[in-house]
Amino acid sequence: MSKTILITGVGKRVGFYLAQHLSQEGYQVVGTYRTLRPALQKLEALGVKLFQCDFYDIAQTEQLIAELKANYSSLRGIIHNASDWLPDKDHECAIATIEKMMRIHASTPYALNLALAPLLQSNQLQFSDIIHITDYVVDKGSKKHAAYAASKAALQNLTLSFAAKYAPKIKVNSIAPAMLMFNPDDDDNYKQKALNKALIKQEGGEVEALRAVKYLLDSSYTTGQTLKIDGGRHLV
Ligand SMILES: NC(=O)C1=CN([C@@H]2O[C@H](COP(=O)(O)OP(=O)(O)OC[C@H]3O[C@@H](n4cnc5c(N)ncnc54)[C@H](OP(=O)(O)O)[C@@H]3O)[C@@H](O)[C@H]2O)C=CC1
Ligand SMILES: Nc1nc2c(c(=O)[nH]1)N=C([C@H](O)[C@@H](O)CO)CN2
Repeated sequence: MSKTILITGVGKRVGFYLAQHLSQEGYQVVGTYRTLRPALQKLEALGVKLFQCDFYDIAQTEQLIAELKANYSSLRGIIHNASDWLPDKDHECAIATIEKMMRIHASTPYALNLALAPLLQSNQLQFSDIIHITDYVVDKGSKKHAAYAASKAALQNLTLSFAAKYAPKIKVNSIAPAMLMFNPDDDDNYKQKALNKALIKQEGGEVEALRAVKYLLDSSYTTGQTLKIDGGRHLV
């Protein structure tokens, strides 16, 4: 009975928090990282198995898939967390920007889901899960991160397709956060403006993502859905 969960982008922040807490709760976590950081040793100490992979490099992604299929016979779940929040740049870089956004947020989840579906199907439990972490901007777009928003919308649409394709064994859902965590270089003015965009004027924090993940893993009836953890931003 496999409790092995693959999480992409465990090197910091939400992905790190999910890997840490799900492993402490008894899951065998397999994590991908791009940048090696000392903090990753804490995950290894918890038993997290780490694979280095830059998803912008197709060969590395294909190598990751081969290693996962060689080392694991079944999976309990896949959480697609890895993400790059690239702003729109000037037109010289436009094609490169949207291609990178589509690669990390749509092509990689698409390829991993198709390649690893047999491992999710062979899990002895009643259900396996695929969780796509998208974004509130899927419903609204973004003036400054249009390529990012479009790629997250593509990931949201993959939730619908894969939920139908893999039912009933594999549940496929999205988690769409709004203001989860600020970045270290966000100044007070930016933070106040961002918080004022929601009814609940605070960061959700990594814990909100973990709560949503645990709901989806525990559910026996939710698939093809989006859990919106946005502080009521859609009503402002
Ligand atoms: N923070 C927030 O307020 C919000 C977050 N979200 C979503 O929640 C998820 C987690 O957010 P957060 O923790 O803030 O994200 P971060 O941007 O802080 O971290 C993203 C992770 O993805 C990894 N990553 C980025 N590019 C690549 C790549 N090319 N190949 C492999 N790994 C890569 C990063 O690796 P590296 O170690 O190299 O940096 C990092 O570990 C993301 O999907 C994000 O889009 C949605 C809405 C709001
Ligand atoms: N990969 C990331 N995606 C997003 C981030 C981030 O830091 N990394 N941050 C946001 C913002 O918090 C936004 O929701 C509010 O300004 C969005 N996506």
